[in-house]
Amino acid sequence: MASVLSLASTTKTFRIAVVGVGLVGNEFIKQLLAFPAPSPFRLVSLSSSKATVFHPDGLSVSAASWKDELASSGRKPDLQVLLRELAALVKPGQEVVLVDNTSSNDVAALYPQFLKFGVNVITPNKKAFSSELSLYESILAASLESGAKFLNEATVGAGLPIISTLKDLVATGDNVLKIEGVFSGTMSYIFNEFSTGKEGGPSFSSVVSVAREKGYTEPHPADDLNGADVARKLTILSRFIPPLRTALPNGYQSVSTKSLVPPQLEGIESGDEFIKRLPEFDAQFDKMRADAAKEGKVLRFAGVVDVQAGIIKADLEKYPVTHPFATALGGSDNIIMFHTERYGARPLVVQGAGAGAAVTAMGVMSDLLKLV
Ligand SMILES: NC(=O)C1=CN([C@@H]2O[C@H](COP(=O)(O)OP(=O)(O)OC[C@H]3O[C@@H](n4cnc5c(N)ncnc54)[C@H](OP(=O)(O)O)[C@@H]3O)[C@@H](O)[C@H]2O)C=CC1
Ligand SMILES: N[C@@H](CC=O)C(=O)O
Ligand code: NA
Repeated sequence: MASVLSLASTTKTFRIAVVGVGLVGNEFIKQLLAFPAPSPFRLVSLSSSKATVFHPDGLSVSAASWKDELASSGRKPDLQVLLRELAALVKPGQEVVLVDNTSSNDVAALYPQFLKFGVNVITPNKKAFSSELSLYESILAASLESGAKFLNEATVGAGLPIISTLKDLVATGDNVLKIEGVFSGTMSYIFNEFSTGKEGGPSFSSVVSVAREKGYTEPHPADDLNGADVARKLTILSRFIPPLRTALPNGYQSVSTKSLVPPQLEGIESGDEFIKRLPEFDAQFDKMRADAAKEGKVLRFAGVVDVQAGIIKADLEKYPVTHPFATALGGSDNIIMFHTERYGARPLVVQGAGAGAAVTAMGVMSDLLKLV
């Protein structure tokens, strides 16, 4: 394996702190610990929302033992303490990396601090890059000041090469005209199952429940159904496109977004309660499906960043049953089309699973390898 051979020749070590050990975090740790020897990686810290462990030289844990080690630690997580511990490890020949596998705003708000102290940040967490422009600008400035990097491939399309493709297009001088596609694994799964061009089919609430069981949804499924997850992804992409870098001062909240959350369910804090109440609204989704089917169409939740028209929006649309969004997608597939000057009439297309623990952790792990 070429990549492993070239890593074997690196003289640097990479000290890694993982914050968030849920679905993606758990899978990331598995992939990290399975990395072939001689591994340049040392896992120095693990944190859940309840406990943390840290050892500057690397934890003595295996794939089978890390959960017990964390559970029995007795030490409460503290992000400021972690910041100081990691900053102290930054030295020549030794890179330090924070891997944030949470969806926490609190962790995201500290990226500028970590970066300022030379700690690289790798994450699938969309919050920091899709909220207020001021936070994003602080991240850019801190990274520039210290040279520490932030890599966020898994924030859009999970492991699919969406951000790296966009960065390469922009860096090589292509003009991005429009990006459009299905950006949500959850929404893709829901509508691939729910709306097939026929009037009947499974209930909306039942397919949402399955999407959650499969690990596609955000910790709270309303964050997918209200369109915010797609709006966040469109914000992240827009900020990599020079003419749109500052176009969304309030981040995802500045994106025109269609919410599928029934008003009566807005503000329900528990994801379980939300899922329990969703069947009350199945009839209205049945009607939307039947209306589309009568026109020979399917429902798909799509996103668009139209650079020329200045339109950034996330909406539920109807597509003919012959459209690629109807015929080419299955499971949690994302499909993202880059229309650029160089690609002319035939867009550059990336397609594949856009959610799920294994493919998301792969996106995080591949960012780590890019850093190496
Ligand atoms: N699942 C997917 O397909 C994809 C997920 N992502 C992103 O990956 C991230 C993780 O998603 P996922 O693993 O599915 O979510 P989970 O809810 O399974 O895991 C998130 C974990 O973060 C922990 N956590 C929250 N706040 C803190 C904190 N301050 N310190 C330490 N741990 C904390 C939570 O702990 P506790 O449960 O104790 O609160 C939870 O275990 C999210 O940002 C999501 O948007 C991106 C692409 C795809
Ligand atoms: N909930 C998200 C997970 C990946 O970002 C999705 O469904 O796409
Ligand atoms: Na990606």
